[in-house]
Formats: sequence, C-alpha cells, structure tokens
Amino acid sequence: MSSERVPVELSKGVNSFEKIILREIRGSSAEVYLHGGHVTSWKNENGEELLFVSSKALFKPQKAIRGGIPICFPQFSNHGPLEQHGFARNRIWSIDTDPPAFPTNSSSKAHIDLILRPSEEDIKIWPHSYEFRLRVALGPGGDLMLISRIRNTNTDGKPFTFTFAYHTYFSVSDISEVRVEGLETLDYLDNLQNKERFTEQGDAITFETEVDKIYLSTPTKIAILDHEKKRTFVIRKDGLPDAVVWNPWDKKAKAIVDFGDDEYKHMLCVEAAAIEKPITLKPGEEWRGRQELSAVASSYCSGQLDPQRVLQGS
Ligand SMILES: O=P(O)(O)OC[C@H]1O[C@@H](O)[C@H](O)[C@@H](O)[C@@H]1O
Repeated sequence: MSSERVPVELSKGVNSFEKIILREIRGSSAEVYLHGGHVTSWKNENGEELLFVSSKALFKPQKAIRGGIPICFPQFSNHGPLEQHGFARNRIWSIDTDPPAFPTNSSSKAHIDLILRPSEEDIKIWPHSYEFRLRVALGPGGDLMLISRIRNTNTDGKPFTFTFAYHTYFSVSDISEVRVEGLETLDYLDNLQNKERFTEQGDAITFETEVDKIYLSTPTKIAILDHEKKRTFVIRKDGLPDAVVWNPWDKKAKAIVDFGDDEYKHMLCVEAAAIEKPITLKPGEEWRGRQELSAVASSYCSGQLDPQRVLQGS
C-alpha cells in the first residue's frame, strides 16, 4: 500500500491508532488520525513539517493529541458546561465513504472525508443528534484545507447551539522571532483577564509572554511571519469570524503534562473560530466552517515586508 503515488493511504500511527496519509504529487503530505478527526502532520514539498506536535503528546483514548489541528466542538475552551474544548477532539471518527457533494469544486485528489455522529454516551452529555462531516484536502501547491459541515439531525424539533475552533498549532523556529499580521486594532477577549474585552494596538503582534486572546470579527486572512525560517503562513477562513492566539509561555508550559518545558518556543496557535456569536442550527440546517492554510517562503527582514501585500495578495 505504501506507493508514493497513492494520494490517500490508510495506515497505523502511534499506538496503532488509525491514520490517513494524504500525498500530493509534488511531494507535500498530511496525516489525519481517526482519533479526533485530528490532523497531526502537514509537510511541504521538501518534506518539512509545518505543524507542531509535542514530543510528549499522548495518543490515548479520550485524550486530545497535543499539537496538530484539534477540533474544538461543540464548545470552545471553557465557554460553557462541557469539558474543555468539547468532546469531538477525543472521539473516534469514521471515514465517510459517500459524503454529500460540495457546491464548489473542492475535490483535489488527495482528500479524505470523515464523519462524527454522537454515541449514546455523548447524547447524555450533549443531548443532540448531529452529523459532523470533515473534509481534509491537500491542494496542488501543498495548501491544506479543512472544511467542516455540521448538520442538526435532531428529531425532537430542537435547535442546538455550539462554538467551534480549528485549534491549529503552527511550527515556528523561535516564538520571539514571529509576528502575526491581520489582527491589529481589533477587539479581543483576554482569557488571562476573565475574558475582558480590550482593543489591540496598531502594531503587528509579537510575543514575549503568555498570550491567550480571542480576536473578534477578524479579516478572513491572517499571516504568521517567521523571521528566522523565512516562512510565512497564511490562514484563510470562512464562516469563522474569530481568531484565537495562544502561547502558554514558560510557566504554563511546565504545568501542561503532555507538553515539553521549552516547546512553547517552537509553536504558536492561531485558531480560526466561531466563539463570540455561537452558531445555532434548527433541525435540518447545516453550518460550514472552512480553513485553508498555506506556507510561503518570505524574504522578510525587519521593516522590509509590506504587511498589506501579504494580506491582500491572492
Ligand atoms: O490544554 P487544552 O485543553 O488543549 O487547551 C489549550 C489552550 O487552548 C486555547 O485555545 C485556549 O484559549 C487556552 O485557554 C487553552 O489553555
């Protein structure tokens, strides 16, 4: 089964957890675990890993994998009565062999469709019936696309409400050499200050301490510039108005069991999300949330790059 040319391959990952490997013809690849519907790897054409996964990540039932792209559903963080970040990230998803068609053409060769439905146990925790379809696709240039389609399948006529995030951990060379552009001057809720609302200053965001902020109603494009790696990540998102920026820094890193003490230096979470205005679906209604990630070489040195060009370029 392990031919370089197979665009989609089912394989065993850590602890024999099942994973799907996507390969694009020019050499980029991605890996998706059925555990959590969780993308754990995204590599460019040169085989360089673009996502951060902790060396201490636990691949255990009922436990989210530390790194990659956990899916937060039906609750972001502790914004509600459910477990932190909801349960979708630690449930076992299935391969969706016959997903409903997409109106737009998103069918690159290297893609996989997964589905999550609630178990009887899940319904005791969150008393709703739904179908959560996730498509993970690698574009021809190595872009990574995730599309979520969540449908209310309640038969009791009841709507449900949820919050959501793609909790993406980007791999960065050194957090103190990184800046985020596209969130300047926006309002945010600061998770480190009782979710109080503040307004960001005019400058690009840089990192010198713990950060845990929910930026509200952001542009659809956000850029992460890694000065040392000379790489820029561009996040494009649809249906996901908010963006969380998280780095635990040194003290909190030590308190997270499945995270190395110094690993905060090499990761940054920028999470396309719908948090401030929760999504409500009536029975039969469907919501979509899309995130597309690309990594481009940047010849950035201080003051040289025009942020507008990064954000406005296609
Ligand atoms: O440790 P967890 O549950 O994966 O969460 C990690 C972080 O995830 C971020 O999205 C939250 O804003 C943080 O508050 C949280 O600490």
